[in-house]
Amino acid sequence: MEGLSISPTQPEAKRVKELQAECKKLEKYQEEGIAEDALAASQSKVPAHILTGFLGSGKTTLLNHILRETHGKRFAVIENEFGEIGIDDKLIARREDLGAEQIIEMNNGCICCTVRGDLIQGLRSILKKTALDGNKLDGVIIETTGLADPAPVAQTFFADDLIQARMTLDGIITVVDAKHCLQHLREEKPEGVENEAVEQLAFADRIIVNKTDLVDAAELEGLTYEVRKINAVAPMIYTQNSKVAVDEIIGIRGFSLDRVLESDTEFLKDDQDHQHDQSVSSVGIECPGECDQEKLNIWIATLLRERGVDIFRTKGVLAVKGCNQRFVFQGIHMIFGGQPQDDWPEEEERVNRLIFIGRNLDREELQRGFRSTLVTYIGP
Ligand SMILES: Nc1nc2c(ncn2[C@@H]2O[C@H](COP(=O)(O)OP(=O)(O)OP(=O)(O)O)[C@@H](O)[C@H]2O)c(=O)[nH]1
Repeated sequence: MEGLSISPTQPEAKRVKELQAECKKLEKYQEEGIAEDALAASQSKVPAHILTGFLGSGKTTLLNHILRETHGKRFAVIENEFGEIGIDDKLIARREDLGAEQIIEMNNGCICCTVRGDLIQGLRSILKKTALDGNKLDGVIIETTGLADPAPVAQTFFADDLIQARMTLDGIITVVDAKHCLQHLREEKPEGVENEAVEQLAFADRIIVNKTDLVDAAELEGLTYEVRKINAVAPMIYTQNSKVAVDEIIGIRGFSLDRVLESDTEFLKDDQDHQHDQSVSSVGIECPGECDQEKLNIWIATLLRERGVDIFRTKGVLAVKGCNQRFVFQGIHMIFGGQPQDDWPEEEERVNRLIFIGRNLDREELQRGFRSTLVTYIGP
């Protein structure tokens, strides 16, 4: 009788290695506080959706649209805002009014670079919380800043063991402001600095051309032509107020690592040098008191008429005299408007929060100008 071989066959050895690796992973997750049975219950990967697009293009509008249209689904949201003061958390639909399950705000930098570690921690904590509370999460939506390069954000899903094991990047959805997109695509950037608007389009799995109400057919055609030069494959959807059928952007399995690697062989390298355009900065104003609506209108209209080329984005939540609601102000270059939103909570002090993002911003001038609209100025 032939002697029995005790060495495993090649496929067996491979399987043993896989099982060992899986055991190691489980041990690691256990160390991190994730119970094994809870992990087993959440075997299917959580889809992640990256919403990107230049400042003011309509990302938050899209996020709110998704949250409202998919009422009943459980989404966690990671919100990353550029600027000294966060405003968007006040503008996102909260759970009680059909909104998100968990909202994590990251306002100390851009998740594509300075707070990328926070993004990883944020995703990990969402996974842990979901595994521990035993409820299925339908997805994670990440809204990037308008100045983000989406590539490093996407790379996060391949750079961390736990995230890679438990999440899948469903797609990068890029929102385009039909009125202002071309001017940002054409901007000359300093040496070594990427044009974010171009990158956001290049990496898109879906392109939402929003604000079609602000342009005519010829402008739209010209824009489509330019967009197609940067990204020839992603389906383009034309919208107003980011109203898109949600199944065209969620659950699309649009992200293909192979396709990205074909055009960007460095994509998975962790040491990629990423630089923001340092000439673009933000000025935040935060001060108590109430504004006079007429003075506010005159000041902002004059400011944006004269400086709106350089002031890319303005947004604020303001306390207007005689108005019990928070007054939400939005500006994109020279187009601006405002309206009362929800009531100021009684226990909350009425503090005006306003943010400007753009080039050559004069902090003193902006602060002085805003203070001149206050009925009574309380503060420094
Ligand atoms: N005219 C017009 N305005 C729109 C449309 N979609 C959104 N807006 C407005 O544009 C402004 C900016 O929209 P947001 O959704 O906040 O844009 P965003 O991309 O999240 O902005 P940032 O986070 O600052 O980059 C808001 O006042 C919206 O109401 C549209 O289709 N047409």
